[in-house]
Amino acid sequence: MASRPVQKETSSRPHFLQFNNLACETAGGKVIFATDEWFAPARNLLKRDPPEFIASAFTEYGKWMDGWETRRKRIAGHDWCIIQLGVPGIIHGFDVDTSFFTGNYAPYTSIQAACLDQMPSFTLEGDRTGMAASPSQFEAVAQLNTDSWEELVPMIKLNPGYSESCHNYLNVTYPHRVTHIRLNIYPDGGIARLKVYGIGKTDWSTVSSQDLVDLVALVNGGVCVGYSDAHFGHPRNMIGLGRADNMGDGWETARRLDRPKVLKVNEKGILQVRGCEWAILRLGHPGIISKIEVDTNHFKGNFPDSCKIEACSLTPDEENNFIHNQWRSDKPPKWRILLSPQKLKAHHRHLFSGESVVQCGPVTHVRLVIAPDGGVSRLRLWGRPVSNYLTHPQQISKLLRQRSIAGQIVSAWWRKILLESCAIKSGLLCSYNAPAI
Ligand SMILES: NC(=O)NC(NC(N)=O)C(=O)[O-]
Repeated sequence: MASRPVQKETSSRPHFLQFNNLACETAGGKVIFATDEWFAPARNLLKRDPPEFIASAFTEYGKWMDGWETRRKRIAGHDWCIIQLGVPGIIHGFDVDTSFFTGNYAPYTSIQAACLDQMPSFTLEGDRTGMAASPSQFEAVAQLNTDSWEELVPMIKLNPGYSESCHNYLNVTYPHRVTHIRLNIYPDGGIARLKVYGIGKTDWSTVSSQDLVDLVALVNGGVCVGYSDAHFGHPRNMIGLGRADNMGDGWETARRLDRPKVLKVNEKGILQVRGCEWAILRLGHPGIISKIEVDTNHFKGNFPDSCKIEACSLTPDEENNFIHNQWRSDKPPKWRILLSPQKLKAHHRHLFSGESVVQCGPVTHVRLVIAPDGGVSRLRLWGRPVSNYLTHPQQISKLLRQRSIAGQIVSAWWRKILLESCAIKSGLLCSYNAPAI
């Protein structure tokens, strides 16, 4: 097993927390194996809601705990479980949260990862409190050869689940796509939640230039890279799977305190306020957006009055600089309007296509601006992926200079992009390798 350096994050808010939780149950994460689930089942690790403690709750197996808790081992070995990520991708960090596990927390952990071409067919269903893995489950999991998986986090000591220390943040640098995680605890004990922060990775070479794809979807590698406010819900929720389950599964800001004490609307019915809130998202792949959905599902007394969407093209270096300056630098990105201000309705799926969507050409980032505040449950941006070379003029001129060297292939490719008005099948020249932020 190769050991790689891991940094235990000491700052209270490590940078990777802005990424998506690829293992969350709402992203399709599943526990497919656990050695022991006596006190509490491993699937609790993947719950979206924060852990709870109910002093009076007991089951026939012991104290009810909101997490994964194994029994005190009286046999050789240690406990472990395997998690199938809902969205395979690149991992940037973990939060091993031991909330409320104090005299029974797992004192040590290590984390391994694998990218399995063939997804294992087994999984754990139902309430498994009081259960241990059966011999046939051990036999099935042995085929995955988990002992040789890549070690992302070597064995480290965990902090117990008191409120000031329960988050064990672990930074990782591992540039390969991961589909499965093995969480080891030594020798036994409990963990409330495991969050696997990263960015989804799609194989864009399989996406046809004829298909409209949701370029910002979590599953397609979309990620939130900045926002003005996330008081009740993080903007990354807007790119999750399906429609939102409830208000907690959307982006919701606090009420702005700079609103006039008595509100007025203009002749178009738009509220007269100066302030707004915004969220910036990087697309999973540069593309030309032609259809937009803004869903205010569940936001009934707190939907935004209006919204607009802007777009721009940024290189990874430019993005890094803007993030570093919290998107407030003297020279802001050159945002172009993609969707002009639109009045929004409560609890409603707003669809915009045709002339309502302004043709901006290929873009890499969007900014959703809501006025004055409120909640949006989903944002979908359908479009065609295009080469990132098309989004940056300097890269096009570099490409032209390379034409003579690369000969036939580039020349054919260049002709194709000129003739087919930019919408091309991704592949040869279009990997958009945005760096970790
Ligand atoms: N009071 C406890 O939590 N005891 C045990 N755990 C549960 N969940 O009952 C234990 O010591 O592992």
